Amino acid sequence: MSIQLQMLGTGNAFAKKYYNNNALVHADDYTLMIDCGITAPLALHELGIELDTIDAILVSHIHGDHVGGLEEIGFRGYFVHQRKPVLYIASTLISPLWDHTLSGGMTQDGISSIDDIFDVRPLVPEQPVQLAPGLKIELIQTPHIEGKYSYSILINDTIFYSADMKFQPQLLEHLVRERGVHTILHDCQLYPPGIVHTTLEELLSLPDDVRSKVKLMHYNDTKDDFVGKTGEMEFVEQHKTYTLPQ
Ligand SMILES: O=c1ccn([C@@H]2O[C@H](COP(=O)(O)O)[C@@H](O)[C@H]2O)c(=O)[nH]1
Ligand SMILES: [Zn+2]
Ligand SMILES: [Zn+2]
Repeated sequence: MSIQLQMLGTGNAFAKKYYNNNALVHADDYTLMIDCGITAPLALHELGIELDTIDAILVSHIHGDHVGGLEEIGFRGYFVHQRKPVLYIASTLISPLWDHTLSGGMTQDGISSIDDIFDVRPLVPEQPVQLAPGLKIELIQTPHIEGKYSYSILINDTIFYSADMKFQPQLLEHLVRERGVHTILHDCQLYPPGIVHTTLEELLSLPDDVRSKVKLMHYNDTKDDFVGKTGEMEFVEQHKTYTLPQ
């Protein structure tokens, strides 16, 4: 069986040519949305994807390009579909998401907690969860912003989908060599310094057996200037669907 990956967007937080780096993962007839940034509702609309075809949303961390679309999705569930969207989220992120991001816009009569809007399914890092017969996910905590939680995602033990993260070569080597990961979808800041992200230069420094597994996402608007300068690492293109082996 295979996994279909469709990027709703591949841009970084400032990109204007590209939607936010959010994705749909299809496993048989189950669809998981990874991250729901500010541009996610528009990207879904332009692709003709109805909200009720998405079975669950999973968020990696609390930045606008990853959670900024949840208010609209939540209100549409509440007022239009009368259905709470299923939200998979690390337990450490639940309070920050509601208290620091969503509650300001969403608190009103009948809505006083995240559970009034979403069907929240807390996740614990390194504890895999089978979301559907063909889809297992595992959160891996990865460093992004000092003092804030952020989680990359291991899909079916073989596909690593990075959250925004600082360069972690030892983790990537471990995933490929010890855990059998065959595809790494990695955020990529094209210009140094990375500071809170991984740069292209850093990814190019990976050993061959790891670098050959990497595909690049979460890039800025000058991506086309870098085509041909990324070794064998290809840019993932938004809206295209990629078929990945299990
Ligand atoms: O030039 C910059 C611009 C932004 N940042 C940091 O990036 C994040 C926001 O972007 P995400 O893609 O959502 O992570 C924020 O923490 C900014 O401080 C930067 O480091 N350099
Ligand atoms: Zn981001
Ligand atoms: Zn971020």
